[in-house]
Amino acid sequence: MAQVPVNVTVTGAAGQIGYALLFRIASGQLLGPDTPVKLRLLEIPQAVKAAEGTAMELDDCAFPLLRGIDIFDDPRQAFDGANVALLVGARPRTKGMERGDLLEANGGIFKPQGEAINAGAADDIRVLVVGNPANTNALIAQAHAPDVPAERFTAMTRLDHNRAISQLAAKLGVPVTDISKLTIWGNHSATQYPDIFHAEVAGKNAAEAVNDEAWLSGTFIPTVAKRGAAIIEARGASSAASAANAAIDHVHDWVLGTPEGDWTSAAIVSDGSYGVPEGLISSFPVVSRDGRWEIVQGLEIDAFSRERIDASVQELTEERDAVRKLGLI
Ligand SMILES: NC(=O)c1ccc[n+]([C@@H]2O[C@H](COP(=O)([O-])OP(=O)(O)OC[C@H]3O[C@@H](n4cnc5c(N)ncnc54)[C@H](O)[C@@H]3O)[C@@H](O)[C@H]2O)c1
Ligand SMILES: O=C(O)C[C@H](O)C(=O)O
Repeated sequence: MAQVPVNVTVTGAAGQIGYALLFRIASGQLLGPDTPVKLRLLEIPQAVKAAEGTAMELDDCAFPLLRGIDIFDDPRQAFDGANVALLVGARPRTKGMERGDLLEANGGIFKPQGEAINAGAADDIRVLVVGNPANTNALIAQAHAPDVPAERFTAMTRLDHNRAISQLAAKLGVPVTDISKLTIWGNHSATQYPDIFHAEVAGKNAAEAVNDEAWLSGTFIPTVAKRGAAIIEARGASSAASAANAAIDHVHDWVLGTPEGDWTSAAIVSDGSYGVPEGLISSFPVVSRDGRWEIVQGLEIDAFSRERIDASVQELTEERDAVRKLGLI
């Protein structure tokens, strides 16, 4: 019997990540080669025409799995019946904008989107927030969707995870497929902590294989944490194809499961594990089983890691307090 298409809502559809993402969703890379999809694109009114242009190109690909494209400028309509929501559109920081202004501007986007998800999304809705500041935007949306299980709101640290794998593999001169069990902790920001102490390279401990603390502290951690800024500096625009790729990886693994013997990183609602205050949306080592993220338990955290995890979690706490003060959660 023909499968019912999955409704995938993408916000910021006319933006650069949207352009890199939509064709991959439509080709089956998000949900697998047997799952038809319907795209529901959300844009601001001024960008609807550009989204229509992208939709024309999607049509022109004649993707066998693509069963429809609808374009909206109203979140209530865009999230109606959504099974998967990729929240990409966000208000970027502009010159002279303080962090509080940025949080407030994004609150104006993610609060109504959370409300719209609450009002009309499908019962199995899964939300990935990509738009920055991703963790706190996800927290705002989640706070306005009280009828949706909190665990369905996540933020993207998979790009950081993939960046860290790539850097570590290059240092060790091995293919990326040899690296497993790497973790990004905390916020998708420069305070994030890429942790190789539990990572493995071809089954052996990665930190022991590296055996170079100066490289770890002075090169690896800052390179991964500041990679987004380095790409903006080099490209004159923020990462787009790699961000879209990470969004595909995140949702694919969430829905279809992570491989046995490995884990990945995702920012999910904390249950208090590893001392991260309950309710914060923070990055953890996670596996996905039966369509649910689970935090990998029992990892030993030494003083080096503890200090770095705590610093990033502290930043998330401050962001949460700031949006609370603004009445956004
Ligand atoms: N989490 C990550 O790893 C990661 C990585 C890269 C980029 N990002 C973030 O992703 C976001 C998007 O990046 P981009 O390069 O595609 O930006 P972009 O400016 O090219 O596109 C953003 C799009 O969002 C739209 N938009 C703005 N407000 C909207 C709203 N209320 N509803 C629907 N659409 C809206 C804009 O019209 C625009 O088309 C940025 O916040 C960026 O910082 C996150
Ligand atoms: O958009 C940015 O500020 C950078 C982005 O989050 C990235 O990590 O590439």
